[in-house]
Amino acid sequence: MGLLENIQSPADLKKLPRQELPQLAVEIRRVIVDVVSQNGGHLASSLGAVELAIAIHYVFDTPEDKVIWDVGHQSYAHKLLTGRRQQFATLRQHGGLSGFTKRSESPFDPFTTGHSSTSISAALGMVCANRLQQKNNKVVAVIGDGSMTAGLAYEAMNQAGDLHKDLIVILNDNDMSIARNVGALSSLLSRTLSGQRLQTWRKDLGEFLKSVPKIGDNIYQWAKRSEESFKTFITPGMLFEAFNFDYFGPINGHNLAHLISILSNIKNLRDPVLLHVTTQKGKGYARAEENPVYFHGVGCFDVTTGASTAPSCPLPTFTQVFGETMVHLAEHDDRIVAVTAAMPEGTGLAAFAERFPERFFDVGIAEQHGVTFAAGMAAEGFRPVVAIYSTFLQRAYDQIIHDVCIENLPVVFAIDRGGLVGEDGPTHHGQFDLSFLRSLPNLVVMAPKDENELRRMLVTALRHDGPIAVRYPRGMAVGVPIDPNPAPIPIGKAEVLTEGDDMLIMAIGRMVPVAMAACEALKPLGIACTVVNGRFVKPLDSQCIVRLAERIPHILTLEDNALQGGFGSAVLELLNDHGVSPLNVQRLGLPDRFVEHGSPAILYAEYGLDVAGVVRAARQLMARVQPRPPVTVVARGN
Ligand SMILES: Cc1ncc(C[n+]2csc(CCOP(=O)(O)OP(=O)(O)O)c2C)c(N)n1
Ligand SMILES: CC(=O)[C@@H](O)[C@H](O)COP(=O)(O)O
Ligand SMILES: [Mg+2]
Repeated sequence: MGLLENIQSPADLKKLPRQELPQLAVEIRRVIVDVVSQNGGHLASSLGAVELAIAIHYVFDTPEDKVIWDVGHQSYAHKLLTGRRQQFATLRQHGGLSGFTKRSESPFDPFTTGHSSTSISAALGMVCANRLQQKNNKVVAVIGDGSMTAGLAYEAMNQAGDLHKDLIVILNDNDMSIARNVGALSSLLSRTLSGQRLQTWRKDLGEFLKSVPKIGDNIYQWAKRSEESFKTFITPGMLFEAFNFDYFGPINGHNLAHLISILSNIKNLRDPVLLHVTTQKGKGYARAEENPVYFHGVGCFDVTTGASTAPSCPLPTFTQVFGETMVHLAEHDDRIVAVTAAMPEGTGLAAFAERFPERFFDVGIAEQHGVTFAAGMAAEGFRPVVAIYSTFLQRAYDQIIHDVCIENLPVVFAIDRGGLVGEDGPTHHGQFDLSFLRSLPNLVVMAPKDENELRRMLVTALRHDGPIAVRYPRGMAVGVPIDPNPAPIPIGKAEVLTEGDDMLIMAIGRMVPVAMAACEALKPLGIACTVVNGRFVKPLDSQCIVRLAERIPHILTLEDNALQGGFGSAVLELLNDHGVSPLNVQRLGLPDRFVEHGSPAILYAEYGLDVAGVVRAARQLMARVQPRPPVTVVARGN
C-alpha cells in the first residue's frame, strides 16, 4: 500500500517521518500525471509545486492556517493532501473537482482562484481580519514568478509592508509564465545565481583586500559601506526588502528537508516575509520538463509518449485563424502591432512574434497596462491589436473606457475565448464581454459566425478609425472556405441568411450556425424561419432588425453571453425604442448565474443553447404567443 492512500488530511501527512516524504512526492506526481492524462489540466505547474504543497501542509496547521495558491492551477498536490484524493479522478469534469481552488469545494481552499496575482491581496485581507478577531493563525500566499508580474501583487506588497503584518509570501520561481516569463523583474529573479557567485567572489575579494597593508584596508572599509547597494543591485532581495518584507532564499523548492526547516523557522516570525523558492515546471515527468509550455494546460495525452490522445482536430481553431490573419495583414501594413498579456501561444500570436519581433509586445500578466500601452501606441499613429481572453479583459475595463474609448483611439480588441470555455469553469468563461462592452460610447463590438468572417472583421477593424472589438470563441472554427483577400464589412450591417415568415431568429457569433441548424430542424415541423447573423452587437443594424421584426410575429435572439445587457437585450431595446408592439421576443443566452465547469457540449446543452434547445424554445414560443395583429409603429427615439 502506498503512502498517499493513507492520507485523508494533513493530520495524516504530519504522522509520516520526514524521510518518507520524497516517496510521497513520487506517488503524488504519479496520480497527477495519470489523471491529467485522462482529463486534461494544468500539469506542468502542478508537478512543479508538489514538494511545496507537502512542506506547507507538513509545517502549517491548515485549515486554521490559510494557504492561498495564486491562480490555483498548481494546486493539484494540495487537493490530494486535503481530503480530495478519492474525487481526484473527476478533476475538471462536469460535477467533479474544480481545476482551481474553490471555497465551496473544501475548507482547505480559503479563497477561490483562477485569475492570477490575487493571492497576496487576499492573504493580507485575511491576516487583517484574523487579527481583528484575535486569531493568531498564519496566512501564506504562494505566487508564481509569472503572476508576480502583475501590478495587483505590488499593490498588496505595498500595503503589507506598511501594515507590517506577519504575512508569508512564497514566491515559486520557475522562470516561466505560460511561455517564458518576461520583463525586468524576471531578469532580476534569474540574476540570483550570478548573485550567489558574486557573494562568494565578494568574500574572497574582502579577505584579499584586508591582507593588503594600509590601502587595502581603506578600500575594504569603503566596499563594506557600499555593500548593501552593491549586494542588492545584483540580487532580488532588494526589491522585496524595499517593501519591508524580510527576504529569504532562493532555496531549492524540490528539497523537502530545506523547505520544511526554513518554513518551520519562518512560521515563527512576526514580520512580512517573502521566501523565494526555485522550482522546475513539469518536475518529475520528463515530457513536461522538456516542454513546459505544451504541458502548462494540456488535453488528454499518452503518458509514455506524451503525445495527444484527444480526437484529432480536422479544422483550424478561431485562434489559429486569427494568428495567421494577423501575420498576413501585418505584411502589408507596418502600423500593425500586436499586444499580449503573457499569452502568446494561447492567443495565437506566437507566429506573429516570430515574424515581427519588433512589432510584438508581451507585457506580462498585466492586462490593464497592456490596454493603456496599446492606447499610447495608437495615439502615436500605430494600429495596435490587443489580443486578450474575454475573462482576463475584465481586468482592464477602466483602461478600455478611460484610455481608449474616451479618446476614440483606434485600438483593436481581439477577444478570444468569448462564451463558455469549458473545463476551466466560472473564473474563465467569457460570459460577460458583450454586456460590459456594449454600453461604451465610440466602441464597435463584433462577433463572427465563422473563421472567414473573423478575417473580414479583422480587416474591418484595422480600417476603422476608432476603438473596435472582435469577439470569438475557444476551439474549432466552422470549416468554411477561406477567402485569401477578405473584404471589410460595412460597420453595423447584419446579414440575412435565410428567409421564412413564422419565426425570426437573430443570432450572434458562434450561435449563428446553431440558429441555422435549428432553422433546418424546424422546417419539417412547419415552422419557417428567417435567420439573421447580427454580426454587430454595437451598432445594431436597426433598419434590418426593425423591418423584419415588424413583419415576423415571433422572435428569438441567441447568444453565448449573459442575457443581462447582451445582444438580445440590445435587440429588445431597439424594438421598444422603435415602438414595435407587441414584442413577442424570447431571449436565449446565459442566465444570471456563474456557469460551472464541464465540457462545452454539456454546458451549452444544459443552458438550452444547442440545436435541440433552440428548437424547443422556438416551439414553446410558437405555442405560447398568438401571432400579433398588424403592427402599429410609433417612432420613439432612434
Ligand atoms: C489575470 C490573468 N491573466 C492571465 C492568466 C492566464 N495564466 C494562467 S497561469 C499563467 C502563468 C502563470 O505563471 P506563474 O505564476 O509563474 O505560474 P507557473 O505556471 O509558472 O507555475 C497565466 C498567464 C490568468 N490566469 N489570469
Ligand atoms: C490557468 C489559466 O488561466 C490558463 O492556463 C488557462 O487555463 C488557459 O486556457 P486555454 O486552455 O483556453 O488557453
Ligand atoms: Mg512561473
